[in-house]
Amino acid sequence: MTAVTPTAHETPAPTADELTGERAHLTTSRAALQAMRERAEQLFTVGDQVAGDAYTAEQLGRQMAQRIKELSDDPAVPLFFGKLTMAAAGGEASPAHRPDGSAGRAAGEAERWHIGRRHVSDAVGEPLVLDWRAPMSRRFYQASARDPQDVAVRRRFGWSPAAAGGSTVLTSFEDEHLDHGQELGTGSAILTAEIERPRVGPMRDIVATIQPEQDELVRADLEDTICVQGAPGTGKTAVGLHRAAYLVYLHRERLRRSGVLIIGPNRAFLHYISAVLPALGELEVSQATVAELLDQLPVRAEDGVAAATLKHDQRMAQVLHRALWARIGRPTGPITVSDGSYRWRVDEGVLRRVVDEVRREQPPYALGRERVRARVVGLLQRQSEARRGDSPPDSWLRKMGKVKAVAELLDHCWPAVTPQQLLADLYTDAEARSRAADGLLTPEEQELLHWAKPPRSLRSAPWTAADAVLADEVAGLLDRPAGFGHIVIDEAQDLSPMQARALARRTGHGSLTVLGDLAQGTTPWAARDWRDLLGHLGRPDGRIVPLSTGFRVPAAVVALANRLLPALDVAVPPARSLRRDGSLEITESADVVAAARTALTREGSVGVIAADAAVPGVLDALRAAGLEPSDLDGDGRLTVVPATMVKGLEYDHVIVLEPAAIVAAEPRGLHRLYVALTRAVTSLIVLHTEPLPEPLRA
Ligand SMILES: Nc1ncnc2c1ncn2[C@@H]1O[C@H](COP(=O)(O)OP(=O)(O)OP(=O)(O)O)[C@@H](O)[C@H]1O
Repeated sequence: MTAVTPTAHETPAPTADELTGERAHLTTSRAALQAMRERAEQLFTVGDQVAGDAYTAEQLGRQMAQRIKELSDDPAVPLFFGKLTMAAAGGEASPAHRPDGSAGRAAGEAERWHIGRRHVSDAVGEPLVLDWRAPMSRRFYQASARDPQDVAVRRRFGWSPAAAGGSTVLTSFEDEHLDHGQELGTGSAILTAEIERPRVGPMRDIVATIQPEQDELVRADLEDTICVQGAPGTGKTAVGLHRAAYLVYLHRERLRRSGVLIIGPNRAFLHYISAVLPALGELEVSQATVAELLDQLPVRAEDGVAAATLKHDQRMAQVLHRALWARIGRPTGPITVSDGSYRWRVDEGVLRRVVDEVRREQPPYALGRERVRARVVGLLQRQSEARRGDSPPDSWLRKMGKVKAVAELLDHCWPAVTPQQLLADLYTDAEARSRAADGLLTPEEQELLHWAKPPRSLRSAPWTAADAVLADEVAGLLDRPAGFGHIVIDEAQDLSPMQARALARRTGHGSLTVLGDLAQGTTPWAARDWRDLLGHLGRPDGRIVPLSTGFRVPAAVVALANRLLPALDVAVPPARSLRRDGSLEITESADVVAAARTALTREGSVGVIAADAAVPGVLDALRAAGLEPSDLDGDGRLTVVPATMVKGLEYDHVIVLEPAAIVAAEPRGLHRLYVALTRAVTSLIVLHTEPLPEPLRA
């Protein structure tokens, strides 16, 4: 049993009694949480019996089941991690508290608040643990000696890691007497221990140790779009996930309706972060890659770099817009319609005015078609009313909307089209292409879009990933997609303008959290300027905020990676690490087996990062040596990761194989190497037999 005490000031030392009191509070809180869960379960049973119709019963059932899940107590996760003792009204805070540690207090006694991952209250509704997102909890993260915000003492709790299936034990605490000018900041032993804790398994939440500059971003208003530029390991992903949890807590009903979406670079990354929000009690946030979101067509081919780069270029938005609206034709004569009793006629000039008018209104294309239909039927309706003296029934209106003459008029003037059809026409019909691209794309660029062989069907066409982005743009011109209340975009520097537009379309009136690092941009269209990307995302005025303190990569490793920065051609400040520990080794050797063996003798995860083409060989070598590397979705201790998949991930011990091969594999290979070198939490071993890339030679 240890109680960690800051030494800088004369402050009362924590006593064993205090630790006992805190443990008692833990026991009380656990029991209260259990009671809350039992109450929810009872309501669930009762709700089942009283819900009126099947729909209400299902809705209610879903919400109750969700609530019960939210109230589950994982003994491996500390129920609280901090405590605020407020300055007593009109006097000093008293370090003593009731033996049961409860928040209730006698007159003149200071208020005390335990802060945890979720709210826990006793049978009469008195809070025993405050949710970290509650307004009061903000002070836990923001109070400082300079601005104590009425906090006398901030206490952080230390917990022993839980053994498999066991529970974590409250072992220590660390106090900062803000009222005595004492503040530990990043010198906190508990913070340091948390940051240095080995990383086996998926990403963890950071609620216990969110730093003030991160907290500002986590608690930004729902209306605020923020763009976080941060070096590797500065906590961008963590900030994004915690902001999602915070916003859902504060605007639950609103965001339940519109939804919150997290966008990540690939499935392996989404798997890696998938446990964070559930650990924070949030189970209803969707996670997807951009490709998963844009699923208008079956991808079955790959573009060359030049074609892909062109298709991701923002000019394509105009090309597609033109191609679509060029399909609109002018009426070439009157229409005559019979309803069985009478014949009605609408003149060409009137039809032209209808089409021109709708066109000027610029509705989504599909809506425009329906608008023309409705207005033509309206003209017929007025004639019918004039002749019959009363309104025709709805069935008559529906029938008139579908009669041959009206359908033919629409097919000529405002033809229906699918995204696939529009793209296929653009790719096969040189004339249509040049009409749409004239003045926007050079003849050579237009040729890049050409399909040498017309496909037999739209389904079997050689669609590429970039075509899926373009098809989504067309779908967005046809109809507006439903918007999310908030979207968190991780690794946003890699988005193309066209992908950004696809996300902007799904933002509706909602806001964005844009996270990234220009130095880690590896796509041919990677952003070089956040303001430009924010423009494509439809939020040109989004606030750009830097994060500068690194929590992952040890200082020696950061120093190595920073040597690449001047060659990366982006204006970002060099990373600064909080971590003085850790090691870096650069060895002329190709013996990955020996390096992996040594790394496995240490605590934590081991990641071997190699150029994609080298991965099968590395896997074979490790398996032949009796080691058991797992694939990216596995949670084993040793993982072999292709360099193109490692973005956003981290391992305690990283072995980077042959940097020159990683650089040579792609046009932005140096950026990729920068990503690979910044994945290590504790140690980085660089193995090479070829000369190191120029900036690393020293
Ligand atoms: N305040 C914090 N307390 C403890 N750990 C933290 C804190 N902030 C970040 N970390 C840890 O640092 C590591 C890096 O965080 P994260 O992955 O969010 O960084 P990132 O900026 O997204 O990195 P990258 O650019 O490499 O993707 C994670 O293990 C995260 O849990």
